[in-house]
Amino acid sequence: MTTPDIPAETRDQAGPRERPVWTELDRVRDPEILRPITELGMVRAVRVDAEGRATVSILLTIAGCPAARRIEADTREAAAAAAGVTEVDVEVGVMTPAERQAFIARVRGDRGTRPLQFGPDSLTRVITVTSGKGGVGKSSLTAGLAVSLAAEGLSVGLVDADVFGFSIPGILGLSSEGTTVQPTRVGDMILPPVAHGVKVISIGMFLGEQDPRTTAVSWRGPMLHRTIEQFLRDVWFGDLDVLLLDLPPGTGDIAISVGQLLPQAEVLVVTTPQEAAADVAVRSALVARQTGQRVIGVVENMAGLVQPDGSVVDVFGTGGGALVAERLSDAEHGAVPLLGSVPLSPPFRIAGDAGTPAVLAAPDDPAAAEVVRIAAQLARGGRGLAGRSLAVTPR
Ligand SMILES: Nc1ncnc2c1ncn2[C@@H]1O[C@H](COP(=O)(O)OP(=O)(O)OP(=O)(O)O)[C@@H](O)[C@H]1O
Repeated sequence: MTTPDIPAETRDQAGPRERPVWTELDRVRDPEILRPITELGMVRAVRVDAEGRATVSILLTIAGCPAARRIEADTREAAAAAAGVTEVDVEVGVMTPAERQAFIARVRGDRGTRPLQFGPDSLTRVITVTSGKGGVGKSSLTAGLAVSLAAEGLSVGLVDADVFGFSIPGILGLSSEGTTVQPTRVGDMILPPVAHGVKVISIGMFLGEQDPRTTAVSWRGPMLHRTIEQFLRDVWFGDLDVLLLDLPPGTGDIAISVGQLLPQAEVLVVTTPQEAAADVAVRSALVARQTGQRVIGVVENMAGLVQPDGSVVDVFGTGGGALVAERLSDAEHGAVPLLGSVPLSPPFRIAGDAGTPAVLAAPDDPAAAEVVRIAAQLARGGRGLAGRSLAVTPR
C-alpha cells in the first residue's frame, strides 16, 4: 500500500485525458458491495500525462481490506483499457474516518441509521429453509438454491442461522482447515463475504480465533434473537431480490425469532422420503405457520439413489415429501406443492464438501439438476406462490 501523492480530483474536474479512464473505472465493482468503485467514492483521483501514463489513486475502506488485491488488479486492468493510456500506476490508500463515514452513508443510501432490513415493506423475498430433523440436507439445498438463483441473475443473500450446524461457509468455500472467511467491518457496518455470487453471513463467522470444528456454542434464546436481529440490522446486504435463511432443524427459538422479525417470510420445508422425518418436518412447518409465515413448498431430499445399472435404491424409503405436502395442504392455506425430489448422489455431496456446490461444479448430476429446477420454480413463483397449484412432477 502506498501513500497517494497525486492531489485528489473529482470526476467533474477530470480533463479530456482522464475522462476515458473514469468511464472504464465504472466497470470495477467492489467485490463485497457489488457496486462500482466510482459510485462508492473509492476513486480519489485520476491523472494521465501527455505520454499516456495514467496514475489512479484509489481508497480502501480499511487497511488490509481483504478485497484490496482484487480491486487494485481490476482497477489496473480497467484503466489500461482506456483510450490513450499506455501505462498504469495504481496508488492504494486508506479512507480517513470522514471519508469512511461518507462511504457508509453512500452505501446505505437514504435508509438512515440502521433500520431492520427486510421488514414488511421490503421488496426482497425472504425464504426460510426449515426441516424437522437434522442431517436431511437442508444446508446443502439452501446453498444450492442460493447459488442457482444468483446464477439466474438474481441478487441473493444467505443467512446461516443454523447455530449448531453452521455448515454453509464450508459448502460455499468460505471455510477450510478450521479457518472461516471473516466479514469486513466498516464502522458499524458488516459486509458479508460473497461466494459464488451470493452474499453470505454465518454464525460460524463470529467465532473469532476459535476453530469451528472444535467449538461448541451454547446459545440461550435471547442471545439467538439478538444475533439474528444483528444480522438483519448491521450486515449490509444491499438491495436483494431474495434472502434465504438456513434455520436450525426443529421448532426452536430461532424459528420463533425469525417469525417475529420477518413475518412476511416464506417457508420451504425440507424432508427425506422417510415417514419418521416427514412427521417432524410437518411440526416445524406448523410452528412457522403459527408465527404468520407462509409455507410455499416442500422439497424432498435424499430420494432414490440411481445405480450404475439404472436401478434405483430407495435408501430412505419413498413418499415422505408428498406426505408432508399433503399434510400441510388444507382449505385455509391452500395446496402446498412438492417442489421437487432430489436424489441421493455422491457427486452432490463431494462438490459440497469441496466448497463449490454441485449446481456449479457438477451441473449434469441428477441431484444438482433437480436443485436448479426447484430454484427456477422459486424464481418464477414470486411472492404469490403459496396456495397455487404448480405443475410439478416428482421423479
Ligand atoms: N442429495 C444428497 N446426496 C448425497 N449427499 C447429500 C445430499 N444432500 C445432502 N447430502 C449430504 O448429507 C450431509 C448432511 O447435509 P446438510 O449438512 O446439508 O444437512 P442439514 O439438514 O443442513 O443438517 P443440519 O441441519 O444438522 O446442519 C452432508 O454431508 C451433505 O453433503
